[in-house]
Amino acid sequence: MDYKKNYEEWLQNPYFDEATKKELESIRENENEIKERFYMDLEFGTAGLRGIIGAGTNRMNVYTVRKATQGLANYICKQGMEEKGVAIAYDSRRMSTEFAEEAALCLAANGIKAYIFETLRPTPELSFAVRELHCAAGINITASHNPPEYNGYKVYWEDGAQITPPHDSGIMSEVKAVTDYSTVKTMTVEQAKEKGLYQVIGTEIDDKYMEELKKQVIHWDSIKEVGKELKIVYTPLHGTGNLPVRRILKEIGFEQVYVVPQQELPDGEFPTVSYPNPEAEEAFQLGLSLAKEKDADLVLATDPDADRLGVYVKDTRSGQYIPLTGNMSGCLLADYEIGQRKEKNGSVPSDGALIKTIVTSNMAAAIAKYYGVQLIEVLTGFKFIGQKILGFEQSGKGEYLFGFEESYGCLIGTHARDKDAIVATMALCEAAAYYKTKGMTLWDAMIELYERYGYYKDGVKAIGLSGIEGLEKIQAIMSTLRENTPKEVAGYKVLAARDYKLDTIKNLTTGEVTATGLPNSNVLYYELSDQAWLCVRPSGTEPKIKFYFGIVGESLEDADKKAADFSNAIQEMVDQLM
Ligand SMILES: O=P([O-])(O)O[C@H]1O[C@H](COP(=O)(O)O)[C@@H](O)[C@H](O)[C@H]1O
Ligand SMILES: [Mg+2]
Repeated sequence: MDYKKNYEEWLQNPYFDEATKKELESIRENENEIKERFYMDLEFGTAGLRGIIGAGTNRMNVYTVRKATQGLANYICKQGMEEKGVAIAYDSRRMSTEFAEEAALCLAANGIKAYIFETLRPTPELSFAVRELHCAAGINITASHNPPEYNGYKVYWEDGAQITPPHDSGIMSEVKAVTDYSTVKTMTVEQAKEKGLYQVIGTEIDDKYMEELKKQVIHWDSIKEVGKELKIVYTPLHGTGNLPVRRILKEIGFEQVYVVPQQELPDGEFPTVSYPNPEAEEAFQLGLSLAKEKDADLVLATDPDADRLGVYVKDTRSGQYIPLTGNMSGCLLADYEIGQRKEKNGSVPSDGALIKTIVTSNMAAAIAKYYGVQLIEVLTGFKFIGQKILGFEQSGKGEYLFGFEESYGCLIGTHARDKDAIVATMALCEAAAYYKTKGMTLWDAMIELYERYGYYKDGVKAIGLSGIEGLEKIQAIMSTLRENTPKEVAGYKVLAARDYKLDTIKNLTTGEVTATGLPNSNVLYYELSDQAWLCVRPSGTEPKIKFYFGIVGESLEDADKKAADFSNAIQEMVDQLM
């Protein structure tokens, strides 16, 4: 794209407003900034559009939001689904309400009814609402846990999952086809309301969503027994989790829930953290100090759109709070959900499935084997787990038991088709109550998992590389690795190298090449000796390259050491590649 030409076009075209033009005038002398903003259109990644807020084609602003919505509207109309409407939610970020309103008005102007939440709601509730309201699609204005300068646009299809093939490419090409911003349709709220194409969704969906969550409780008895005693510290990190998390915990019987006061209210500036991500240690600082004050059993944090849940658990022996990675909490919940359902019903469905992404812990495979259920692996992105649930429904074969990702995302039940931190909070507190009745903490339960399944330790190192330069660097690293398969990684022998882009798995001992069985994606994966592995891929939501790895130790200490050594080796590898 000719970035200079685009820049001038935005300045000259009467369609763009004065504030936009003023912002663009202010960067006239900054060639690089003009390039960053106009060298491309914002593109769909792992979870829809995500970008920095500002004027430009490669930025999140009312124009790019309208363009995306016009493309979506065109696609819906071509599918003949315009009668079904679209559900819209938004989080606490800068511009979230404005973008949601713009999306609603664009849909309405295209004759598609917009159901828009009255105030902010979590991602999983939007996913639930799409199916509940029988919509054609859904939109959530959120950039999840990204820093405050970002916003984003998650798109859902009628099954309540984020878009996957064929709808994703179909929608993307419709969005691309909107080349003239001024052809995008819109109308006023009054006009839209008058035509019956703008409906505000209130608490009725909240109530139904809460009822669905409660159906997932297995051990009401345990909550009844110890729910009053369990002390839970919770932070919504200034996002959408506050009300639904408090409500579900209260309604099922947990009475001692302490919300971190400084982080309770929605605030798109996220003033107490630089990065509102439960994966970051910083996100737990205030929660941990409140936990010490209250002597809490658990410290929980949800990300701003409340689809990720981070956890610290108290180890009563050492008195320390121990962080659980997304892999650990995911395995704890997978084992609890499948194990306790089996206990309760006497068996698990023979076609039951535990689903994880390729970068998620292999402990999941051991859990699936133990319970005699199938393990399904998908590419990164919870949308691919959602896609499997739809597949089970359509084929009548297979039953969803549990799905999770390493990045703190899981789903219990099928009420939503995206990761759900509200139901995860509920289930984790329930599991804590259950283990408490057995005289155990969640950490004790985790130790039991290690003893039963093996000492799996997994980690991820994400290297931030922003802007055009960063993107080029990321591509160069991927090419270098693609062209030079390492023989050894972190002292482990490379047994096989998978290239998901080329759809190949090469056995390095025999030279045999087989297919991956998954759609093409820019991902490299090394199967290593001693059950270790390394996977490298560019993030599809942030300007980062991610190195995921896993090892299996002989004991917890051994696993910790092996994981630390592996992490150091990755750092050396990164230093060499840079
Ligand atoms: O950001 P969220 O919470 O919406 O989460 C999104 O991004 C995560 C990281 O993706 P990537 O590694 O490509 O950045 C994905 O695992 C997740 O499925 C997706 O919904
Ligand atoms: Mg999120």
